[in-house]
Amino acid sequence: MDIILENIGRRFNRDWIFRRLDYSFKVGRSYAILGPNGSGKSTLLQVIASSLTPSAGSVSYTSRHGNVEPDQVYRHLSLAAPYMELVEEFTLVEQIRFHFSHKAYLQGFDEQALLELMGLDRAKDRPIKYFSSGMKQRVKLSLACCADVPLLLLDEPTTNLDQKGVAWYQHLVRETSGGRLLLVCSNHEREYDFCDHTIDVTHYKA
Ligand SMILES: Nc1ncnc2c1ncn2[C@@H]1O[C@H](COP(=O)(O)OP(=O)(O)OP(=O)(O)O)[C@@H](O)[C@H]1O
Repeated sequence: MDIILENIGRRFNRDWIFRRLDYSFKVGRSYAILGPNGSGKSTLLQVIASSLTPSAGSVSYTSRHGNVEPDQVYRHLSLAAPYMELVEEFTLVEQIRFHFSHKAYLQGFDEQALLELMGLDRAKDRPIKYFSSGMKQRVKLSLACCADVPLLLLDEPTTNLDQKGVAWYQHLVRETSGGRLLLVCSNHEREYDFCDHTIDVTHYKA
């Protein structure tokens, strides 16, 4: 998917979080959205995901099949973020089946492959609410990365992951992100050092 931001801004009440932002995102490339805590990375990601409307400017989306209306963009993306909750009452298998009743698997993946990828095969019948925060993060990232969508959005992807988990994340992204548009919001180089481009939100404050 290609995305064009034209002179966009977003404010909450009277405070502009970012403004006068022009940018073109191209399919097959990866972009890191950078900035310190509270600078507006997640807000920008949500505007790009069309789950927040811009207060100024416009966002346009083009897939292989033509233009995509903002209210349909959710069909074309997957997101892993700290503010995206799993269904705590579901077992892992129920969570996977629920997710992939809305989205197709990326080629080469199915339920069993996903369980193995997560390293959680033995926990498949356990409710998510009993998972550790690192286990939940692996689930979120696997669900997002293994869905066959042209737009992949990752916000603070190594939250709650230990060193082994960070290496696992880097491998996962390398294996799954080819051929689509990938955006990563981050403060940690280990999360985005493979990205082709960086955008610093603090450059769009004035
Ligand atoms: N719904 C909202 N209403 C009012 N202010 C908000 C809302 N959402 C975010 N903000 C404010 O917008 C600013 C940017 O927040 P945002 O979460 O986008 O930053 P961030 O760069 O992703 O931060 P972090 O690195 O801590 O996740 C913050 O000052 C935050 O308080």
